[in-house]
Amino acid sequence: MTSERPQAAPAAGAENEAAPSTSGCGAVPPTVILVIGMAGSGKTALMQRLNSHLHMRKIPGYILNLDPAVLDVPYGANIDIRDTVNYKNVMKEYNLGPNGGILTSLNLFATRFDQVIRLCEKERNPPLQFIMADTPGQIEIFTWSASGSIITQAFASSFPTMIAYVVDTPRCMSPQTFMSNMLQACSIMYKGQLPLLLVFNKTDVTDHQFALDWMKDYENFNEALESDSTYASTLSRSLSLVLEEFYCNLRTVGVSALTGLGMDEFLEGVKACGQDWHRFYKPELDRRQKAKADAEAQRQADEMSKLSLDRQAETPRPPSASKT
Ligand SMILES: Nc1nc2c(ncn2[C@@H]2O[C@H](COP(=O)(O)OP(=O)(O)OP(=O)(O)O)[C@@H](O)[C@H]2O)c(=O)[nH]1
Repeated sequence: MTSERPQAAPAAGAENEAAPSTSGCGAVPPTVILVIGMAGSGKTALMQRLNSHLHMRKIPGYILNLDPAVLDVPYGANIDIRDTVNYKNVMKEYNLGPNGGILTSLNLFATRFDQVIRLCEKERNPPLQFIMADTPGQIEIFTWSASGSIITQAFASSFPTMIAYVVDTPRCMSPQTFMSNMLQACSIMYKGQLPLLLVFNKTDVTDHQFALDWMKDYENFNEALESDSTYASTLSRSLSLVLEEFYCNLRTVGVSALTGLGMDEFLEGVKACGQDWHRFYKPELDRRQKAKADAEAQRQADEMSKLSLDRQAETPRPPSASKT
């Protein structure tokens, strides 16, 4: 049984007290933020910062930890996968390594995700505005697994849902690392079929303007690659052209999970992605669900007509007039 913890309280050092969370009625559904990013990009730190930022602004939020292997969750998660599945026991029981353990734990949790959705849908006063989910650092375990898809689709069919793809900005100063991150973000957006906000984190160390310039102007990125004549660099140049279309429709924001810089802009970006979900993604989702329901209705009708033909074939015919 998936259990709920009390309303998340900000971790030590957070700015203000918690917003109340008693039962009530909410008309506007909360926006789900799936926080995804490479290991060490600052997902957990961002969740912690968001938690304290929402408490400071008295904005009701709800937090999920979907990383079964994390040792310490510095924010107060309302739902924690570790309360349902013990990752170390899963490793022992199924004789798995660390990644297999995380994947199997997530699979086990996904089978009960309807309970999580019901807890998120519970009416509260004031109503929730945001639901935030922290995902495993091994990015592909969430983005390319069946359980990751089940969880994403469960959210996306119940709430406006978006992906916050967290990037380690200082590490992206290397054009090759930048390109790897952009490809990852692009593939996640197309796989998830959801609006994506590119979150340049750690801007207290490095301002993300250089990355915006690279995205805006191909020549700029080309210049950064000039000193590199390897095959990977030639490939990065070509990919940069291919990604132009992706860049121009992409929402971006620069933040620092450490200092809290850019948090209001982050929430603005999340809201804009929520509107994109209503405008572009929800109609497509409805279309896919209708196509699935129509296909199922057609399958049942075909089965019924096959059954009735079989019955007709089996029904004994009245004896025909006796032959002479
Ligand atoms: N300077 C600076 N450091 C940060 C910021 N955000 C995170 N860090 C540091 O980056 C490191 C990784 O942060 P985490 O939040 O653990 O990153 P993560 O993506 O959750 O890592 P995994 O759980 O391994 O996937 C930690 O040492 C953080 O203190 C930031 O905005 N500025």
